[in-house]
Amino acid sequence: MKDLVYAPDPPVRSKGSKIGAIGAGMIMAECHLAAYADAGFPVVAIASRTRANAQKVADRWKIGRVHDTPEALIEDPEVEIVDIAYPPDQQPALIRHALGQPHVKGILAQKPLALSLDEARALRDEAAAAGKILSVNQNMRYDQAMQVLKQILDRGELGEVVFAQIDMHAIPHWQDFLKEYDRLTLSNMSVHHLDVLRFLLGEPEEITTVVRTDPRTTFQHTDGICVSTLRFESGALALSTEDVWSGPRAEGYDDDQHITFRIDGTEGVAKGTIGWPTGVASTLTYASRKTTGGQWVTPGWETMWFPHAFIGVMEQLQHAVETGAAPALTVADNVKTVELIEAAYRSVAEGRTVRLSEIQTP
Ligand SMILES: NC(=O)C1=CN([C@@H]2O[C@H](COP(=O)(O)OP(=O)(O)OC[C@H]3O[C@@H](n4cnc5c(N)ncnc54)[C@H](OP(=O)(O)O)[C@@H]3O)[C@@H](O)[C@H]2O)C=CC1
Ligand SMILES: O=C1CO[C@H](CO)[C@@H](O)[C@@H]1O
Repeated sequence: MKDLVYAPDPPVRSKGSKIGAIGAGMIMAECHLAAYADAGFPVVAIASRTRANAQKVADRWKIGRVHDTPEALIEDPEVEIVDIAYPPDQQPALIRHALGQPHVKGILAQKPLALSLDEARALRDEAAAAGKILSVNQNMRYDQAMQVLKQILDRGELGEVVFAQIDMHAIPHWQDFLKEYDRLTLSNMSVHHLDVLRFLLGEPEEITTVVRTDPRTTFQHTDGICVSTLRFESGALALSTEDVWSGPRAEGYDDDQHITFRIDGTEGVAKGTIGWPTGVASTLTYASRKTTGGQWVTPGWETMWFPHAFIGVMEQLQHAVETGAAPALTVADNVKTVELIEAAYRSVAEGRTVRLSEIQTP
């Protein structure tokens, strides 16, 4: 068996740029700020819609300044990185406001970058014109199992990838603002899986998506449960399933929420779990004829998708701001994920397979 090195969490190379946090909801309070405290990233200010919520989160994470509005925070001359965790319909205006501030060097937007592909493309182009770094918090790429899987694939340990599968049966916390949108699961949850499939397998050529409404989700929606099949330029096929329930959610019902993945290659197989939403570490086990003698090997770690993956996401932006190099998560790359989501919705609307070239050349 070869001597193999796995790096589930990237090293923190840069942590000097001052962060202004927009949002005081679940993901900012429980994940972004927990990760930044852990890594030592400086957060100098926070703002939310409701000042009292921002104040509570500031007290909890010892953030020195609370602004009345997100716009006032963006105008704070000490803020070098604007970190947004706000409703996605409001995000483009906040990004544009940040692009106009000379003191802002980098912006971390949340997924989904925008509610439409045209808006996502416009933001990409406006960031380039402003000469600012715009990065998108597509943090499943920094899940520890996904990082190690990518290293295994890049080393060719599984040979040529033939088939990949992500299978979700778990209940996201559907934020109130989503109830007003006409897009639900593909745009807000499948986006993680479709983006990470691009990270692992390269560019897809086509996607076929079917959805159904879910009687267990009580607000009006179209894409409740989603099943997408993808064919990649490499020839690999992939299947992404988002069942956003896991049996009844009821007192005394012992649910089995999980997300699993599996990648089959010509020289081996890797499989595992994303340790969410149960709050445990993700797992990966694999066997390779090239490197493990065909035996199953299980690299281990204790860090988790939530919150530790948020360190890697902020670190790649801190490093880009400090060095002037492109971030790992570029907005231009993210627009390709938004294109994939758009192709999935077109596939649903027209009941057919959609080639990505149709979306890329309007
Ligand atoms: N990458 C990832 O893994 C994850 C990303 N996200 C993304 O982060 C963003 C925030 O999500 P999350 O923290 O879970 O959401 P929450 O509902 O918990 O928080 C929403 C935040 O937005 C503010 N807000 C402003 N206007 C509105 C409005 N009209 N309705 C509701 N809230 C409003 C709230 O202000 P206040 O409450 O102070 O009034 C609060 O600060 C979303 O874009 C979501 O997609 C979320 C979870 C995971
Ligand atoms: O991106 C996401 C991933 O997980 C969350 C956890 O509750 C979701 O609700 C969310 O929007």
